[in-house]
Amino acid sequence: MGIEISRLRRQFGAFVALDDVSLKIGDGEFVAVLGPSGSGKTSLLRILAGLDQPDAGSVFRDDHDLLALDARRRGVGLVFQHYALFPHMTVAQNVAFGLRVRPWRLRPRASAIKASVEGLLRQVELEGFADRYPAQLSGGQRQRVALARALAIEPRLLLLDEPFGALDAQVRVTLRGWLREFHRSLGITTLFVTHDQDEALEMADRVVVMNRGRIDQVGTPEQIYRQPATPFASRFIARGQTLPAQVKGQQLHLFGHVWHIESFAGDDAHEITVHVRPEDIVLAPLSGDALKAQLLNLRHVAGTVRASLRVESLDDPLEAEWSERDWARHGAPSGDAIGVHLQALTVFAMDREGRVQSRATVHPPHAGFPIAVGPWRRVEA
Ligand SMILES: Nc1ncnc2c1ncn2[C@@H]1O[C@H](COP(=O)(O)OP(=O)(O)OP(=O)(O)O)[C@@H](O)[C@H]1O
Repeated sequence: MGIEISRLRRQFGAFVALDDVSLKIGDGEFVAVLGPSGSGKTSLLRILAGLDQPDAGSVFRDDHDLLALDARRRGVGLVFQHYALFPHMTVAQNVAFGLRVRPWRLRPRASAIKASVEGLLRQVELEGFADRYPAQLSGGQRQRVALARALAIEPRLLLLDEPFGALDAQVRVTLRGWLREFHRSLGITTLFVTHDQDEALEMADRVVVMNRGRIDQVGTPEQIYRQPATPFASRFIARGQTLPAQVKGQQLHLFGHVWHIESFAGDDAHEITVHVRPEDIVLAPLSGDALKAQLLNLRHVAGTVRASLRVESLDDPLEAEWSERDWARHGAPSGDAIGVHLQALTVFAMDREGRVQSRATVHPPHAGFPIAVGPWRRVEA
């Protein structure tokens, strides 16, 4: 049971905003839809909310056709980044709105509406704010009122479109934890749209990665981070960076060395892409087996050290990330040459249409780079 989205397509003129999108959402699940601007996230939400209709495809909830229902009868609560509160209404009036506009037969009594609003304001921790107007609230408080307003109709599905998008970084982080706890206690099926990787990975049970109207990958935050299914997912989620590698048969050519890769189906590939993540570029003594890099730009950010590295034969610098502890142990002043090892690489083989045919995450058999030519241990495919 839950929501089953099948083969949704939405086109605006010649532009395809949603292309064959299929997704199952379990009851009570918290799913984040993550993708860059224009990837189709809002288009998907609008269709689920009943604000738009797809050109093709279906959405079923517990075997009922959701698309056949009028927006007001879908039991959907909406919170948008710019879904402003009614400025001329108090907080209590805003929260009560969804109940007050119900047809009279379905409308609760005034006393029940009052009790419900009080309960909701308690839940979103805004007791005592009932008589204020939106202009008298902070951005974070306004979004909590918007959430209370969405919850007032007791939705079966909560759709949140960048709800914290307009808030400053610190408030965002606080509200993330708060919303997660809130979801845990209420268990409402929730779809949360964001273009912020941290937000999606930190909050969601599962993450849907969208790219140009298509779903590239669906998985737990850990799965998507560890095993990105496409070069896009790797770049967007795991900050994967392209290395100038080539694969011929079972041999991978990288930085002037030739490596053997086992069981990688890249023979017929139109294109091979090899990625490395910043944290897989580890510091090493500047000796024979390390890759030599020039330190261009060093930043200390919240307990981590980030650096741009100039590596011979690469046009763009590589971004690396270490802990302060590792940096203190191995560090060198900016401008110096340092040694690094590449601990893990993800190799993608693509066909002519850009579809991934084969993927492997490979680790050199020991930390050293480059190592003696030999088989790399393939840990997953
Ligand atoms: N009514 C419309 N008419 C024409 N094009 C549209 C319409 N609505 C959306 N689009 C286009 O469809 C694409 C997807 O838009 P959508 O709003 O779903 O993206 P998004 O992933 O939510 O982006 P953002 O993070 O910027 O909100 C965009 O290129 C957008 O310009």
